[in-house]
Amino acid sequence: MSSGGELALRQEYVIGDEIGRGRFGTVRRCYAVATGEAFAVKSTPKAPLREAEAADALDLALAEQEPKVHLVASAPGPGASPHVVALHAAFEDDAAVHLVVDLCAGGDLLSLVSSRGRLPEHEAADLVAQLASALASCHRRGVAHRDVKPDNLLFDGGGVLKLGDFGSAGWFGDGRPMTGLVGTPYYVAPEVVAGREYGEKVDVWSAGVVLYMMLSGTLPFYGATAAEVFQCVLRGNLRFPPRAFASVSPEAKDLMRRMLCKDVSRRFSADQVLRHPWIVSRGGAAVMG
Ligand SMILES: Nc1ncnc2c1ncn2[C@@H]1O[C@H](COP(=O)(O)OP(=O)(O)OP(=O)(O)O)[C@@H](O)[C@H]1O
Repeated sequence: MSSGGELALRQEYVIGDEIGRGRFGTVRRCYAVATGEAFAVKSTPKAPLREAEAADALDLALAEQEPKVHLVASAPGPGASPHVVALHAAFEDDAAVHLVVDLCAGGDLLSLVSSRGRLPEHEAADLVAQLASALASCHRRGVAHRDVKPDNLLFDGGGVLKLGDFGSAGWFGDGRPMTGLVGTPYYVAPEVVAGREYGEKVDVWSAGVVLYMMLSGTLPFYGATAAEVFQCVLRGNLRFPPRAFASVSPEAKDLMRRMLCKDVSRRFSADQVLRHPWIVSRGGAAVMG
């Protein structure tokens, strides 16, 4: 990572329009001075994180480790996935962290499902295959994303899905479990809510919620407040109401049951998701020609 923050960033990149804003930072379009190639730069100022209450000490720690985790998750080489947003450069000083990443000009999955209501099975299966490829690659490298949700699933200009935002990611491996309530209520796995130690399969649970949401336009674990959502997640009672699921195939439901399985030892890994018949046949698309 380069030191020198914004100044060093501006020596190598021309900064363009703001694309969006997150909880802590802004995302802007940028162009490499050397090649003219377009990227996105996510800038997170550290001051608000430092000034915040002790509860946000975790946020500062996560923001500071984001570049390293993201670099490992997206590095080229054996087992790399084209479905992880690549980190091209990082600049950091006392004031801020700037991450130069793949530009995803095609919007995010949340906007796609919001505008279409629900997706046909072949499309949902294709998107879950891309997401599982990203997760399998991260998990092989000892990185759990911990905040898989439709807002963090972006599309590049060619419609390829990319997993972005490693701002909540954590290391696991060597028998080292993770702890801490990290993630987003509707998508978070029950073992995280329960306050137990957990592993990388929390991402598969969240991907299962994403799949349920793509096929039905509804959420499997819902409540009016975060506390109610957590209760619902802890019960982990998975239902497929006929109104939303009448036309969804048994194979798709089978995969959701295996991803949204409370028993972590029986829950599928990302690699197992990739081998499930519904994914292999891309929701039956291959069978139907
Ligand atoms: N690589 C990218 N290319 C294009 N747009 C992006 C890229 N990364 C993020 N965005 C957009 O910028 C906005 C902010 O993203 P960002 O990841 O900072 O925050 P967030 O996920 O909304 O919230 P959080 O603060 O919880 O991480 C979102 O609208 C997102 O779609």
